[in-house]
Amino acid sequence: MAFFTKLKDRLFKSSSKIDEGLEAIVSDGGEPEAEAAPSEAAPVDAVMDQPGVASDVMPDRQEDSGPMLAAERAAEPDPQPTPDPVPQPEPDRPEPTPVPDLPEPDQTPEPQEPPQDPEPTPEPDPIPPVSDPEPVREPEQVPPVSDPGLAPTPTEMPQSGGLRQAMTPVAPDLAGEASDSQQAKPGLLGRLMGRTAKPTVRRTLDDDMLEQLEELLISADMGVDTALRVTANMAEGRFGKKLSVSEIKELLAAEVGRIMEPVARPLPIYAKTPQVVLVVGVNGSGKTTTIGKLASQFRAAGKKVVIAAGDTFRAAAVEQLQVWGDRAGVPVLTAAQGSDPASLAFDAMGRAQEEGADLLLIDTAGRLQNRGDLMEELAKIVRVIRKKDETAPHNTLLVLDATTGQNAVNQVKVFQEISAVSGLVMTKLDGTAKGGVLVALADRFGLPIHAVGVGEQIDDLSPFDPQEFADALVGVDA
Ligand SMILES: Nc1nc2c(ncn2[C@@H]2O[C@H](COP(=O)(O)OP(=O)(O)OP(=O)(O)O)[C@@H](O)[C@H]2O)c(=O)[nH]1
Repeated sequence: MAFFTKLKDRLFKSSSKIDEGLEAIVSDGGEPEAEAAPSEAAPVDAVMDQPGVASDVMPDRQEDSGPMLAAERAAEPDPQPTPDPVPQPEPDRPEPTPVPDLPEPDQTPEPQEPPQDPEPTPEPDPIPPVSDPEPVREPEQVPPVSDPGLAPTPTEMPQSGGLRQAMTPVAPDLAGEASDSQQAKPGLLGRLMGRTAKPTVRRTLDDDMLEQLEELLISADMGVDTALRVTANMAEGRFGKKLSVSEIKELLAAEVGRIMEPVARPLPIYAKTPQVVLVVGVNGSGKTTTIGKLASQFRAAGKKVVIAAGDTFRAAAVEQLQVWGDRAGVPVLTAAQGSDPASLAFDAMGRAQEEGADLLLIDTAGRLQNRGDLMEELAKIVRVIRKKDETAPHNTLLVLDATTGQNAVNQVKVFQEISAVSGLVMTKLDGTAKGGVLVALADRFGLPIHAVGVGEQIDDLSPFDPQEFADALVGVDA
């Protein structure tokens, strides 16, 4: 299954939250409008051109928000002063496979009236639920993602069953309708063939609606500042206009994609070897798993990798890393529990140099409870590896668990204080992950997101595709 199909599938809980929220917001105060076309969604641009809708009625709060914010963002200092990683050649990045034509909720025809309703009253149809040396070739970082176990089962496609259920009992009505020329309601066949106008619920974008949208995005973990910025940009030029759920989704996905686009950057690979990658993050965030996945992918791409199990504090962490090293076919250097991780890092650096390794991945402890100790430990690791290569570490990857929601924001702040974080890996973007926090992180820190973890298997790590992520988060059909 293509990665982002998987992500979309796994972000379902998160996106359905936004889906449901938008549906409720638009229903609350929205009105059904008959449309000539059977499809619900009008292009967003069309909304802008609706006659009789003033485009200059934005309240003060909306003025200049978009351009100004964009300029502010552009003026923000680069979070990674040195070295500027050389972007990887794009051709080596695997193209995300298009989402297959699964019956998406919004694409499935609406059920018709149940048969129990002998009175074909003219009610409207139900509202649809809606600085370094030259770069070297980038390795094949992502092996094909193929986990048949993750494929949606037919039971995950309730809309199909719903359609069948709706159509079967509707049949007896056919005779009734044909014989009743008094019916104001259009005939069944006409409705089935989509010739009849289907009401689309639209709501006028006003302060109340904006506030509800802000609250929805905050509840989806985007954080207050980002939620306000996103809704302000969405509303720019559209205040007072009527919007449907589909139109709002498109606007939201576009805005999220715009924020995420600059941070979607693969891990830079340098010509100078060994490239030292220091991996930091709180316990349980997924450091060990991510190191195993990275090692496996780099090795599969023909790179020679060495791992240093630098979390000497926990024996279990070392054992776990050895298991991942075995899976990836990569040597793991360990030291006795409680020994100095800097000493291990120094030895590992020596071995990586002697063996001509391309990459040295160094695991570290994540005990944030004692920030001073951790800061000193990380500083010492950096000091000693610089005795062998003064440009090391070349990357400091912060691994964040996306399920921690807004807590991830605090973790970035703390780790930026105690180490020179150069990029992020977001793990656990599956299950109950609240992907909205990625938007907050990108908006606030601008750190590159090098990869995302979407499962516990060795292949469940992929490059970050901003627009596909935005669509998956918001629930826009591919
Ligand atoms: N669902 C899911 N689980 C993940 C992902 N990445 C890691 N995990 C799980 O998260 C748990 C913690 O992962 P670890 O790799 O041990 O985290 P750590 O940061 O090394 O934690 P310590 O070893 O305690 O320092 C494990 O059960 C992993 O299987 C992911 O992308 N998705």
